Amino acid sequence: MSSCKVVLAKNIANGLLQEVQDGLKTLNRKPHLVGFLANQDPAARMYADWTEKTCHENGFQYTRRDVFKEDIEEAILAANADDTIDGIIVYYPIFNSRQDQYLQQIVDVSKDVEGLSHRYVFNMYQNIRFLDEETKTQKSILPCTPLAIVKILEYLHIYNTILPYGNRLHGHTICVVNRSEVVGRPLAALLANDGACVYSVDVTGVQKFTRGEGLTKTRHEVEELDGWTIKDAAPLCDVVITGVPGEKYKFDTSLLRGGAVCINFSSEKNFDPVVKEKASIYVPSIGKVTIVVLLRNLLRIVHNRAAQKA
Ligand SMILES: NC(=O)C1=CN([C@@H]2O[C@H](COP(=O)(O)OP(=O)(O)OC[C@H]3O[C@@H](n4cnc5c(N)ncnc54)[C@H](O)[C@@H]3O)[C@@H](O)[C@H]2O)C=CC1
Ligand SMILES: Nc1nc(=O)c2c([nH]1)NC[C@@H]1CN(c3ccc(C(=O)N[C@@H](CCC(=O)O)C(=O)O)cc3)C=[N+]21
Repeated sequence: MSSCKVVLAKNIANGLLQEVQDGLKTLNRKPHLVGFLANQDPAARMYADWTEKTCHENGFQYTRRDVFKEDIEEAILAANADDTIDGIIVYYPIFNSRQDQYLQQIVDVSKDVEGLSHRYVFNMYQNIRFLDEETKTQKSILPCTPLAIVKILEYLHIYNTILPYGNRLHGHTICVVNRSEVVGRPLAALLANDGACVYSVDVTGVQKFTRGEGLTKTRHEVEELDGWTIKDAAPLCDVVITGVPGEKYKFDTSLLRGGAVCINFSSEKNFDPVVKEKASIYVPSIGKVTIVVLLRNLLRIVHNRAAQKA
């Protein structure tokens, strides 16, 4: 018998959904999200379908627009100019090249629910939390999947609320297996900005993200750990977060510290079921939380845009 507690995303999502529904009540209309699908990726289609379902169940308007690659740029510009649209999500990858980064930058910042615009990305890496740093009424937008993982760590009480906001991961050592620009690297930065010591692992090696001994720095810094592999990093960690694409990869359970918390955000199961014999808590997937965070971001940009107009 293992004593591991398996925590399902659905249960975490429900609490956040309550918060989103309360926020929605303060508006007297349905926010409108538009999703652009311009690829044949089954994961993107599935994500779009779930988003549509969650929107419709919770009083949001969702429209999926299927477009050809060659029309995506004009389609985004038209949505930017359309006052009936509050939020825009573009499913990636489309071109699988720098053209995708170009497309991320043409979505109007005031409609960018995924927080991929340069201003939001800059704020995240620089640990700037508000668009209006003096009055602090407009929160900056954080990318959905990294933020979903933060919300999961809050739910699991890994964030220690005895500590001041911004330092609540102090004392935790977290391994993130994935350093993509959309999830792994922003996640490592966010967790380190909140006080954790983060080992970021990918195929090219291991990097350490921290705010220094005693959290003396106001934002994280990064150190390349030459010669390190996951074998050096994982055993040091009380939380392990995986996001490796492809069904072949399995995290080596023998590297896990007894009682560690395991969270997987990949579409594939990166942990072997035997992980339950060693972990204290296991979250096998997070997609449902990501979608609720997307709706939370949508409410936030609606709020921010109204504040900027006033
Ligand atoms: N649950 C959610 O909300 C979301 C899930 N995903 C899923 O997460 C997964 C990753 O997505 P992306 O970051 O966009 O993929 P990506 O392909 O851009 O990045 C993959 C990362 O994993 C690393 N990696 C690959 N093999 C590795 C190995 N054996 N050991 C260590 N690192 C390795 C790569 O170096 C890279 O840093 C996919 O399965 C995707 O569907 C993506 C976005 C949201
Ligand atoms: N601009 C953009 N943002 C994205 O966030 C984005 C994207 N493009 N393109 C496609 C990928 C894929 N993606 C997933 C979301 C949830 C699960 C996921 O884990 N879903 C299930 C598990 C699988 C299942 O139930 O079959 C769950 O957590 O319950 C996977 C993959 C987001 N993506």
